[in-house]
Amino acid sequence: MPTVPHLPPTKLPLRRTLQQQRAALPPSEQVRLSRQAVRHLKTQRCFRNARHIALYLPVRGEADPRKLRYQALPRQQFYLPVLSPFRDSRLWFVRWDAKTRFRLNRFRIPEPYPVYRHSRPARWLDMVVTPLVAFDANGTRMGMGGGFYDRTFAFKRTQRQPQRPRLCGFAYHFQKAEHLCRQRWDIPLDAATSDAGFFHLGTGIY
Ligand SMILES: Nc1nc2c(c(=O)[nH]1)N(C=O)[C@@H](CNc1ccc(C(=O)N[C@@H](CCC(=O)O)C(=O)O)cc1)CN2
Ligand SMILES: Nc1ncnc2c1ncn2[C@@H]1O[C@H](COP(=O)(O)OP(=O)(O)OP(=O)(O)O)[C@@H](O)[C@H]1O
Repeated sequence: MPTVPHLPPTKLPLRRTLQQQRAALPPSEQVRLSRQAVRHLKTQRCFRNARHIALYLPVRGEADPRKLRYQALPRQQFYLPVLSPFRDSRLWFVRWDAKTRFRLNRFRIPEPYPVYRHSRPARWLDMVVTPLVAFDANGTRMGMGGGFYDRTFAFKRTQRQPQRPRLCGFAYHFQKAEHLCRQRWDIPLDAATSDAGFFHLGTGIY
């Protein structure tokens, strides 16, 4: 499928178009393309070296990173985002293992019960595999429009290299845009994985 050729004048049409395109993918294509993206990411050194890794549970046709957990290395631990109960549009990250119990959040996305002793501060994760609607080669990320990932990882702005956690977008390759306008609150991705491969973005050192 072709990449997005031009950025429309505002973010909204591009967000809606790509969300619709994503949701319209036949389930067999979602599975096939997601499996390819998983294959590209799991062989990367930055992924194999990561111990504490956040994934997400896909909704409405999002690329599916769940197989990364089922094919994990023995020392790797996985986490899922949970909307902060303080309604401050930030994410908490809660351990995801065989015992995790789920509930639906206000966006109807399943999330683990926020058990405090199973949660890990965002800055102590090694890698965060992020959902996205569009991304570009500079690492600019467009999400669902809640600003959750940008607020949660705003601390990365003041870090020196090497940065932790690595933010790695996970998507279908048709979600790669030519150029997205970066807004002042946007926290760039360090990398992205799609069915077409793994891409180092920005200036991250791997
Ligand atoms: N699978 C998944 N989990 C995720 C995210 C995500 O993008 N995908 N998030 C990424 O941040 C967070 C949740 N953020 C979200 C923000 C907006 C909408 C959403 O559906 N927005 C509606 C309109 C919102 C409304 O109902 O008022 C829309 O886009 O139509 C969903 C999730 C945490 N978990
Ligand atoms: N660090 C921040 N502090 C305050 N407001 C922020 C911050 N980051 C983002 N926002 C606000 O969040 C809103 C949504 O931002 P944006 O459209 O970039 O979200 P998104 O990255 O697409 O969403 P998500 O991360 O939830 O998938 C913007 O109106 C922005 O003002």
